Amino acid sequence: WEFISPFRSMYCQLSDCCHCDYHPSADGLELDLCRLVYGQHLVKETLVDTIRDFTENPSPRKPLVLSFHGWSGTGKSYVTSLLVKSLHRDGMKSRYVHQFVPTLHFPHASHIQVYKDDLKRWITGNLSECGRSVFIFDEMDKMHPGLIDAIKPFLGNSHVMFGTNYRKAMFIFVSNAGGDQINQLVLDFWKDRKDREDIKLADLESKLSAAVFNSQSSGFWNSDIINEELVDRFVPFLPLKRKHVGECVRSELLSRGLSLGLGGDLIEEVVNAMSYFPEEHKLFSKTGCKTVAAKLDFYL
Ligand SMILES: Nc1ncnc2c1ncn2[C@@H]1O[C@H](COP(=O)(O)OP(=O)(O)OP(=O)(O)O)[C@@H](O)[C@H]1O
Repeated sequence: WEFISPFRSMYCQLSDCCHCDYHPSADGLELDLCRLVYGQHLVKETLVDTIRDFTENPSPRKPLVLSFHGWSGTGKSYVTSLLVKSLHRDGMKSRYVHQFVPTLHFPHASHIQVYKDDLKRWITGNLSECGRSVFIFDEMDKMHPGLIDAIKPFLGNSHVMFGTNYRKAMFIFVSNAGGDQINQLVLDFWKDRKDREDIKLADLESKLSAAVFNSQSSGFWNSDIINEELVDRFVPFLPLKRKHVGECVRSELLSRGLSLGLGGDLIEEVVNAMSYFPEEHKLFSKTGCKTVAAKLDFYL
């Protein structure tokens, strides 16, 4: 592609091949995360450098494996879509981005062997079409334990399995697992009057890995993927406070083309209408920013 790059844009107007769809931009991701995502300093710090290093490496040692953790509505799916958009032109709609939802794609525990075979075949097929494929495994806490280990051979640095192609792929696991540990740490920081921005990834990484490995309701329960340290980054999403919810309301108003001049009281009303925990301090939104749009509909 280096040699024919002058012809690339012309060619890509006529084609939607993998090379044309793939246009990584760590700078674009950084900008999006700074502008659009609230209260998640660890996500920004971790993802931008990781994505930059991975996409700029012409020959990665292994595929990039990310695991997103946190309470509901804190931005895991949202950040996934921003990340994917920074890699593939068509974002989540790209034919090189594949999302698996256990309750939809793997509903029956008794069919686990069939699912394992299908999954391996599906991933092999897609990697041979596009080495830069992205595979997203949503709701990992609802996945039958054992199933995910079927994809273990794709996540390591074996050089024999699929030539070089598969080492440029990306795998993203998303779950609520570890949310309690994350929330407890943020609460402890608050009680100690420490800034939540001072929380470091190292404070949480091993807690998250242990939480998913030890929980019987996690798709990673006793998984070799965790045991053999095939996950490159555990990415914690912190619980959102009232001010973050306010920012979500403000951005929702803007996205609907509504004037913020009218919005001061309205923002306050929506923020107050959300539920907060823990009961005695009411610090964090129970649903993050997830229900902001629906609440706003009610007040408009
Ligand atoms: N940290 C955030 N910054 C800005 N907007 C956010 C944030 N978190 C959530 N939102 C908003 O709330 C919506 C719902 O969030 P999202 O679906 O990403 O949550 P989630 O963490 O994936 O939740 P769940 O675990 O329930 O699937 C997003 O589309 C976005 O509009």
